[in-house]
Amino acid sequence: MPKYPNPYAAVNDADLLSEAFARSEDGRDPLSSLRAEFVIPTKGDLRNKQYGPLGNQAAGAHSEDDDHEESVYLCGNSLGLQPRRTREYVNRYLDTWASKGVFGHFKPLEGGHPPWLDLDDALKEQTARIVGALPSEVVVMETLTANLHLLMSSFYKPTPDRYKIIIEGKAFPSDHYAAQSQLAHHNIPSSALITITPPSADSPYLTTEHILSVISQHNASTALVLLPGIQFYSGQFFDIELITRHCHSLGITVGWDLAHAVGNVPVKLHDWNVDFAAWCNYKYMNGGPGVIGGLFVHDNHAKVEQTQVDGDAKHINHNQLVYKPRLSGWWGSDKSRRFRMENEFVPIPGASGFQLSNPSALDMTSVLASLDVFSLTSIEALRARSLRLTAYLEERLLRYDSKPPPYKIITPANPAERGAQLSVLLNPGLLDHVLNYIEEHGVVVDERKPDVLRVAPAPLYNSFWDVHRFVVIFQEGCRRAIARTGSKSAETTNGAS
Ligand SMILES: Cc1ncc(COP(=O)(O)O)c(C=O)c1O
Ligand SMILES: Nc1ccccc1C(=O)C[C@H](N)C(=O)O
Repeated sequence: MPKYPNPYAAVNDADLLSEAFARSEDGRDPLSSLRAEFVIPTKGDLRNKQYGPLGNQAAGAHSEDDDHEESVYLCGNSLGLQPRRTREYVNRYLDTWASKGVFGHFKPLEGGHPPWLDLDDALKEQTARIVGALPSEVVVMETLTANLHLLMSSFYKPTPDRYKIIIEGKAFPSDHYAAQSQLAHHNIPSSALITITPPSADSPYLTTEHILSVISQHNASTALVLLPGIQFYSGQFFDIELITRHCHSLGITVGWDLAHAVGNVPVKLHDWNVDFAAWCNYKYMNGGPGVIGGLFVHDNHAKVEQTQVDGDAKHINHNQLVYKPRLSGWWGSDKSRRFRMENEFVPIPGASGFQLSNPSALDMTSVLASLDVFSLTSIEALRARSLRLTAYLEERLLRYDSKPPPYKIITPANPAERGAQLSVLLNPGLLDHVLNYIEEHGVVVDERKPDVLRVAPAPLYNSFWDVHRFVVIFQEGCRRAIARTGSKSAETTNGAS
């Protein structure tokens, strides 16, 4: 009996491997209709000779029908696809700018969209639902790495006793650089950056026990733990609640990078008492490349301010508020006084007070479009679909026509420890051949050299049919790659999964 039974394990090969099976799974899931909310590039779009990313293919190499077929886009963990309504919303924004100019900041817009000045408030409720927060605890602002720095400027307060930052050894480089440069910014030696590395060199998996033990080991000297909700390379979903609780029990502040978690898995940042978190809106959130990101600050950190305000409302000097110190800008200051030019910073209570600049209304509009798609369902319903889609992908990958397969899945087998993404480690020497083949056949996934493909069926727009087509093309790519490289080792090295 496998430790984590896959719901598709009992289905026989004849059914499971058929296109009809995938189509029927799509047919019985009401959320399948959300795919129509997105623009799915066709294979022909991707092969376009002049501009297509796969434009090196010989002319006429594929039939017209094949060119017109939707591509197999399983790369929402890097860049989510475009919601159809984004173009409509952005066009409306352009029209407003063209016809109203500066009045667009203040006047309600056609289609019920708020004036640009209020777009930040308009995005709070939907964002809060997605990350399990109160609206006051979230704000859409800046970009991920910039937000991590802004948050660390408030939450990383090294003292002679507590000064270390703990991250994971394979942290996304930007997070590593951010933590490293925070140390340098405070004149603290780089040896104070503690990295949690997997106990075994063969696997990127970090057990929760191991994470907790490294934190405990450094507890007296650690000021901050900064971890990803979902690890970008392995796809591992960490136990945010337990790790946060552990850090707090040791007096350590903890922040989470939710780049790969937001819009992918349900999180409960408020209930789990997370101190702070930041994310981008361009992966599973589908806001567009490099679009404005978001952050969370727990309301616990605003309580001090409330007490002071309530305590002596008449004699408040807002500059003196015992409030999280932060690097400030005018957009974080009280809206009603923003245009008085008084040079008195009065932080908006909660996360909004961390804003710096006038945010791009174009970006906010794009995020609004994507949030409106999320509002057609719930993150819990999406998760239920995602669990099925990823389980189906896993079961299909495990069924290869010879045993063992020339690849293994390095993402945890436990569904509770992963989101949509499965990372597939190919036997040495196969990756380039396989990638060439699958790209030629209209598959978009992400490669991490030297040997990993990351495959992410996004529950909002990917279908069982996508997964079916991916596996058929991928496994054929593997067979051809093995035939071409003729490498015996390629057939056996990684096959022990
Ligand atoms: C985990 C993680 N952190 C940080 C980044 C960098 O984000 P940005 O370039 O938006 O700052 C990314 C993605 O690019 C990421 O996946
Ligand atoms: N922003 C990008 C721009 C170009 C190429 C990739 C990205 C990514 O976001 C990579 C992502 N963080 C990842 O884990 O794949």
